[in-house]
Amino acid sequence: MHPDLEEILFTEEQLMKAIGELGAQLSHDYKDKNPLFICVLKGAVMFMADLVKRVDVPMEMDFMAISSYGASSKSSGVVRILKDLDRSVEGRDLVIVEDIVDTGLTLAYLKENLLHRRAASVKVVTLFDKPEGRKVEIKPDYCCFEVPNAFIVGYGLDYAEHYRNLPFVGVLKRDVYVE
Ligand SMILES: O=P(O)(O)OC[C@H]1O[C@H](OP(=O)(O)OP(=O)(O)O)[C@H](O)[C@@H]1O
Ligand SMILES: Nc1nc2[nH]cnc2c(=O)[nH]1
Repeated sequence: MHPDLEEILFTEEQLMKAIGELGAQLSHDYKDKNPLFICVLKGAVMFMADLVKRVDVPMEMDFMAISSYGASSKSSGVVRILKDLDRSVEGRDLVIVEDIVDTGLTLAYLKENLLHRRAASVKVVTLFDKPEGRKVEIKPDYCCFEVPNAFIVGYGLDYAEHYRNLPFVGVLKRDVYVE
């Protein structure tokens, strides 16, 4: 285990099992729809890569990078698009792929933004949901794991850009970060 971690919450095996089940569910739900999977960089990059390999219906991928202002571990809700999608989403069935929903502010902004572009449908897939952190009422359509109100890192999730490369997910020790 990494010395900066309090505990490991999910091993690589647990993550892969849940992602496999989600891939099967999405393959069923999006049969004949040619969905566009939108990865929200950077945190969701590992999840996106493993998930799409387990989706066995025709689909496409695109990527968005957004940042909420503020350098701390808390989302501010003021969102800025750093990299936009390559193509129009008008009439498309969209699947937003997120690593974590906490306050819900990022997702609320993103959903609204994509619906404005006249997508046919917008659903949200998240690896982790932290319902206790919610500031706006928003519920992911698909979620692998609910997590407690602690700061987690690994498998794409960072603190100050570190720990994204860990193949498992754990709780960061309180003395390692500032809120
Ligand atoms: O529900 P919220 O409180 O808005 O938080 C969730 C967002 O925070 C994280 O992104 P972050 O801004 O840390 O960027 P990153 O994905 O590049 O790490 C995460 O990837 C979500 O997009
Ligand atoms: N890395 C990381 N980013 C987050 N963004 C919102 N909550 C979290 C969390 O627990 N960990």
